[in-house]
Amino acid sequence: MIKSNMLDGKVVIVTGASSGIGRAIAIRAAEHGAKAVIVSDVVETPREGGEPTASEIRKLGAQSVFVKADVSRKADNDELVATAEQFGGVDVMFANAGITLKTDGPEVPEEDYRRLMSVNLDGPLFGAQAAARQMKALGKQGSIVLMASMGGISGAGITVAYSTSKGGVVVMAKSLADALGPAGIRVNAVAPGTIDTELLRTSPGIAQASEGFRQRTPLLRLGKPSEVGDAVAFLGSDLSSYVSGTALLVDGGLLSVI
Ligand SMILES: NC(=O)C1=CN([C@@H]2O[C@H](COP(=O)(O)OP(=O)(O)OC[C@H]3O[C@@H](n4cnc5c(N)ncnc54)[C@H](OP(=O)(O)O)[C@@H]3O)[C@@H](O)[C@H]2O)C=CC1
Ligand SMILES: C[C@H](O)[C@@H]1OC(=O)[C@H](O)[C@@H]1O
Repeated sequence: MIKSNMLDGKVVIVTGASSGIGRAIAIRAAEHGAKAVIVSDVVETPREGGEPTASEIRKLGAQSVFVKADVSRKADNDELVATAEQFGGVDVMFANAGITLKTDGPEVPEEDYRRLMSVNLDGPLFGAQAAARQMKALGKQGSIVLMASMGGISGAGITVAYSTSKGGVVVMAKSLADALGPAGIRVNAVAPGTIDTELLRTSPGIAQASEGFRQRTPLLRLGKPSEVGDAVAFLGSDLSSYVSGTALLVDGGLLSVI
């Protein structure tokens, strides 16, 4: 079902898009009129079951292909963005992929910490770099949206490594907005609160804390992946043409009250 024409004619790339929020961002992009959505992930099979994301998108009438890419590898991001050339080049890059750690906290082990940083912090940088290079080469005044988290703004003792990575993403968006603005390229972060996905349900500490977060959320409920998808569709669209360098909270009001 088409929801709007916010992304009409746009070529969109989404990382971590086989499952969870990334899957919702990709499907919502098609529902908001995207011409093509490139679905990227380390595996194509959706965790929550159902058809692969690209297949669901093609049913909506948009073009879509799956590209296997591990965002922690710069070369994978470069190859992923190169895929967009067949559709005319990337207009909107959603660097969504991210992980949590079962070992997170003040004593997070070095190896786990470095693995998380390679996905959550290196990944968005490599994706943004590749997308910006192509946008500049094609003269596209595109939009890049980096996945942060409310934890990257408030901090959280249960997620020392995770929140640190997401705080880095928030400042990365501000810095890239400054660097890429003269080329007409906008860069923003999105900072979801507690969104009902496999990651929230299975990350120790976070899962236990989520009910407490929910009770303190003004809207008294967890967010839906599709609600993040709609919010970032706005950041990807021309409706946000003067929005850059910000971190858009999608948290039901939670961070405003804790
Ligand atoms: N859920 C929440 O409450 C919130 C989530 N976020 C952020 O939103 C993003 C998506 O989270 P969510 O949908 O909940 O998480 P999920 O774990 O449900 O989905 C993440 C997706 O990214 C994929 N992925 C993992 N590692 C890589 C990698 N190295 N390269 C490419 N893809 C990878 C996963 O694949 P696989 O399944 O194989 O691991 C999965 O398909 C993350 O960045 C997360 O930090 C931010 C705030 C709130
Ligand atoms: C504590 C975190 O911020 C919380 O856990 C997650 O997975 C989400 O990022 C929430 O924001």
